[in-house]
Amino acid sequence: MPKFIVGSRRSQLALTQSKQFINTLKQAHPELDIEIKEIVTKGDEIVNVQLSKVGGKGLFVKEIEQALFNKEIDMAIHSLKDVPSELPDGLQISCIPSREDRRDAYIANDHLKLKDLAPNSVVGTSSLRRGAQIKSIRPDVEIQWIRGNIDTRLKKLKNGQYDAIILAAAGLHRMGWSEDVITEYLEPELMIPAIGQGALGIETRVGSDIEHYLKSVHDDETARTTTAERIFLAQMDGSCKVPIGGYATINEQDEVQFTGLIMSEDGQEKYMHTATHHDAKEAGLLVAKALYEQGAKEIIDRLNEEM
Ligand SMILES: NCc1[nH]cc(CCC(=O)O)c1CC(=O)O
Repeated sequence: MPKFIVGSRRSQLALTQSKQFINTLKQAHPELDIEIKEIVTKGDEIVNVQLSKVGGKGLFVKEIEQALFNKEIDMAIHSLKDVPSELPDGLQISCIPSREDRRDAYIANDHLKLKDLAPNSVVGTSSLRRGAQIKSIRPDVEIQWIRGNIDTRLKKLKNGQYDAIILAAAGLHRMGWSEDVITEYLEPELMIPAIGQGALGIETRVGSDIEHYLKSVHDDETARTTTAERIFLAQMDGSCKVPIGGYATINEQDEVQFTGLIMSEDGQEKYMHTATHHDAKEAGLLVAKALYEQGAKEIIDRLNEEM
């Protein structure tokens, strides 16, 4: 029996999505023997500081990539949005399975809609992207950072530390939370999701035997849309200090339609552009170019200097 070891972060969400992915892979290849090895990353250890202030790329992946290099594991299952746009030599994303819901989910006490929140209400998020977009929709509410796993965040909401929080719908769905916990799904017209949100990325050593088995669970549409999103991220920044989002879909002509967004932290300045191209990379590059021409680089430089 071919045997492979999978590396996963130890968080509930990471382990749950790793197990779900392995089940899918085993449906296609029942002959596989797969074991999970839990790996603690720097991002898991730092729980009391705002991640955007820690800086550095790949806080949730570095230790896992080291385990790939050391051959302690054969593949790593990541949330694609935690994976830096550029990978170290010798490693690659060899499979992108089909994407879960990529929208952000807004959850409020008493199910108060975003437009109905009282002024000065406290919205919890540790994402600069979510914070900036909320401030541009509701400049009168306060953003406070929040950390912890999904259950912890929901508990902090329930006990009144926050009036509302925002989480990735994908995480809630994967963890089996019912729809009724969500007050509103924030459509991309209102809130551009994170690059790669809702998608997984399976990272392997280049040339690994596992690649052959991963082909059956690869999803071309998700691969194309996340390619546009990640090229855009690579062009613009990727430092985690800039509110950045991106949203690609495949249109009826089988082209990639991509919208990229850069904002100032206070939500006052906004650079957004949409481009369409049959080649996913081109779609991402076109938007990056347009945002540079609009002047988005100024925000990026300013935010990177500040910290
Ligand atoms: N930043 C942490 C992270 N990485 C992936 C997800 C959710 C699942 C996904 O986007 O695939 C989350 C939690 C969240 O943003 O609420």
